[in-house]
Amino acid sequence: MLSMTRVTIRQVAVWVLTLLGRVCSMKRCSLFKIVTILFSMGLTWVTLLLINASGVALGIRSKMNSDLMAARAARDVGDLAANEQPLVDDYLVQDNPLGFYFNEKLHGNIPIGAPFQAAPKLDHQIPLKKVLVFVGDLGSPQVIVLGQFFAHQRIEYRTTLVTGDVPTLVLSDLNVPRYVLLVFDDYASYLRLDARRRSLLDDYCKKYKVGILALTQSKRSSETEVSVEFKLKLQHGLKLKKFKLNTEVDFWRVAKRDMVWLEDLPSSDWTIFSVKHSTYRPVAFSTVDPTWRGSGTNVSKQEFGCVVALHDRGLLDGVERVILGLDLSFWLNAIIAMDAMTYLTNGRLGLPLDRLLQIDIDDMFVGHTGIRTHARDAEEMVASQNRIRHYIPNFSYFLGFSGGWFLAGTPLEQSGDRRLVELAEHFQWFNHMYRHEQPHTQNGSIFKLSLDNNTIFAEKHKIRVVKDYMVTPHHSGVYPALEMVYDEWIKRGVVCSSTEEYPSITPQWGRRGFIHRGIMVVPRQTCRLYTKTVNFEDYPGGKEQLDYSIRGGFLFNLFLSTPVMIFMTHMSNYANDRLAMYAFEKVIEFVLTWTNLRLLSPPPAEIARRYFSMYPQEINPVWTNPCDSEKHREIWPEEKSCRRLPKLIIVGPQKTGTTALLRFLEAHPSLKSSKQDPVYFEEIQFFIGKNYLNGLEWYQEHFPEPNDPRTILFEKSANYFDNELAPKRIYALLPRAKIVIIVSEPARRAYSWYHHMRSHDDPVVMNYTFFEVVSAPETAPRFLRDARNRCLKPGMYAVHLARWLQFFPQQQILLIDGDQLSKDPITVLNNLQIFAGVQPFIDYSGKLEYQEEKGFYCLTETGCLSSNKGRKYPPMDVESSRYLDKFFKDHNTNLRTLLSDINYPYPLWLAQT
Ligand SMILES: Nc1ncnc2c1ncn2[C@@H]1O[C@H](COP(=O)(O)OS(=O)(=O)O)[C@@H](OP(=O)(O)O)[C@H]1O
Repeated sequence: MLSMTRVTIRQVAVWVLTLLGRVCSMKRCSLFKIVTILFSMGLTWVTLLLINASGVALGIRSKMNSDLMAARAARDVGDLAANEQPLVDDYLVQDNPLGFYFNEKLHGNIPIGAPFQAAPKLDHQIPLKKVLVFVGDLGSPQVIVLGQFFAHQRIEYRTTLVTGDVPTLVLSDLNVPRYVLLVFDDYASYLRLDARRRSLLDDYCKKYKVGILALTQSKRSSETEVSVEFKLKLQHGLKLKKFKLNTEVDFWRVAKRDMVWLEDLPSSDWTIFSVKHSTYRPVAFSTVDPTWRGSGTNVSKQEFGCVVALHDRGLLDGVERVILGLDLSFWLNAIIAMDAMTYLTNGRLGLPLDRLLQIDIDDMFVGHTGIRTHARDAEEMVASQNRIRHYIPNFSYFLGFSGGWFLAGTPLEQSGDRRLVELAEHFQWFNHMYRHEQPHTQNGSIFKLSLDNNTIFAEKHKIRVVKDYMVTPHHSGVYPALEMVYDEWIKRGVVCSSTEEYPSITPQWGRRGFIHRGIMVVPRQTCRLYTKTVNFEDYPGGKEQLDYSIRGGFLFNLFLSTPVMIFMTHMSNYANDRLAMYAFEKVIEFVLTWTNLRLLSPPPAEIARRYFSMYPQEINPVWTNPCDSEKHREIWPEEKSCRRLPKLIIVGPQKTGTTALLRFLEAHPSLKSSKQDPVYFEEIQFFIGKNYLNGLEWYQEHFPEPNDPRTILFEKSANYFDNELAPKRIYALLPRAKIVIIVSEPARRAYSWYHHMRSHDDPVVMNYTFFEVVSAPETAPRFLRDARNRCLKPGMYAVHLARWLQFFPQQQILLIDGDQLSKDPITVLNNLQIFAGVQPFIDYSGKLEYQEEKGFYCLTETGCLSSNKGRKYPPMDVESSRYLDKFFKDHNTNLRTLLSDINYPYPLWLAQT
């Protein structure tokens, strides 16, 4: 058993030591705490055995993307920080990549392609991206289309200006390529690259077997472009009809290779290619529209005589390229692009062919008299389902019912309700709320009663309800997550749900899933049919637009690019003109006619499990602020407000005077710190580790309700500073928070940490001298290297500060000189008040006085900090001091560079080193 688990006794011993050490280093180490830790480790150990033995962790460790691991390894200095997370947390704390989809930030409304905030220059802070997209203009609609295309498929990408510097392509230390594909939004811009940049890119492509996918844009002054070097002619600005694929091309996967599209093609901006070399082979053909009087009509009109997509096999220069004669707005091009991407990356993007489909019909029986289903509609739903089963054998509509509205409509609609219930066994049913109540307007017992009533209704009408899937009206309580909903769902055996609200409803392509307290929440899609969209004329643009959506437009593209689709529709969409039945039947037929995609309809829990095994990086939620979104505020309980959230966070690092700063700020009448936590004392440590998984309500409960508009809530958790996830998570929840960082001379900080650990009898530092800890080589035992890392890593200030600057604008970050905080706290506190806009301003000279005996400033009213802050210990030995001077030299230089770059004054100790 033990060998199966891959966890050795030695690892466990190290782990025990590490955990004890870590907790002691966090806060006071009490006997009670040690007992608690040993007990919880016992539990964790059992969990670990289970996880390892059964593969419950969705095979996540084994699936963990090797690129990501390599990137992580590369961005840490040697082994430093390699052991940041306890083993069992491995899969829980993986970086959530939402930021990548939202253009480096977590904000859904920043358009893709918009330049992200001036990023610091430190290479190892930039996460691995998979596709590098060269664009002419970051704000062009073309870039949006490309961005959506990648975002839907969870392909990490980075956009960069084709005219700018070529970004770093290879992770320096490990020789790991960052990108598996280069994309150009306009092939002409690639042809026009200067020799230096072109050879840089071509060399990269050749060395790492990376291909190029290029689109074309025809809105240019010259209609014909000739590349002598590539023996290639491009003719732009054409209108085409008909489209067919080259059956001889061997990379067709999504596309049906023998497809022939006989209709007109949209756009008059097509490009066609003429080639004079065997290195090329056509990918798709078309015919120039003879009626076209536009710019390029002097080309052959011959049936399928024009090449509209080209594969350059790289015989000339070793670089493989696929070039499309337009952008991705034409759905056939999008299919070709998908197949080309798989081909050009040797499948490294891992795009699946399966599409998992569930169609929910929310609000069965709910209100809306006049637009509800009649008996004939109910029968037609069964017929529609049967027609879909022809393509997807297990398919059923999923009906979310609110029994409290049964028979609420007109007599005809009442007969519809009765017929639905008679036909109940044909469908799948899931619990909504009895009277369609929104949980955020209820208390726990009413919420429970509503679910009970719905269950009683179902039993009475012999409706079999799936137990493991539930959705609430308006997604209330699912996201933003209300613990009351999760509490009740867990009790009832719900294991999955779906929402369109995470992290926000728009953009649709940005919706993601998360797991909260074991409940898997999968993103939902809308097919643009809502409660009031009941007749064709209600659809924006009418039936013509709906048909366009099905035949290659919005709806088709969703199927093309979204491997897991849970659609939201409503009862009224199946009555009246029965738009939903029409739309789904047609789109399914269209998809299966033109693609090799496989449509499947497994049960909801299976869909959810497959979703998270496909996207394990989404397992952990990234909590956002309900009050930052109008939609979320509507489904967030009034009394919870968002006032109980901090506006100021002291993020550390440890041993720089964070406690002194906390205590001094608490002496201000307008500044209220978080409440004491029984485990973490004055630190909540929410944004790192497991506390984060307790959810937003848990965090809010740690703050007092502010009673004065001038009150500023704040918290300090000194371990945030050097944690990789903290800046992103804090930014997601508190994008306007003021961040306070204290930097003191890093060797002094390290020495203070060592003595702090000794005072807590940490078993590692008790057995090793300071020098032995800081200079532990890579060959040293793991526990010693861990101690070394925890001692030194927070002092690599530039690395961490750069990460904070990736998220927070500089004006929101205050850097305090730790030495100044010790020697002249009054000035520091006065400055901090101005920085945080504290009202009223209080001159701290009346609140603090220097205590000779302590050797530090203390509060006049309550006295000095406890004896474990400002300890007396012998001066650092010369050997360690020399060693650390050398060790931190480059880090301090990096800090100087970073601070100069952002025009920030150096702390005195830095200026003097
Ligand atoms: N006014 C005042 N009183 C006491 N101590 C002061 C004060 N100002 C700064 N310091 C320095 O704070 C160091 C402890 O840092 P932290 O509070 O950040 O430590 S911890 O991370 O919370 O454990 C502590 O480190 P040691 O001297 O090693 O104990 C002090 O140097």
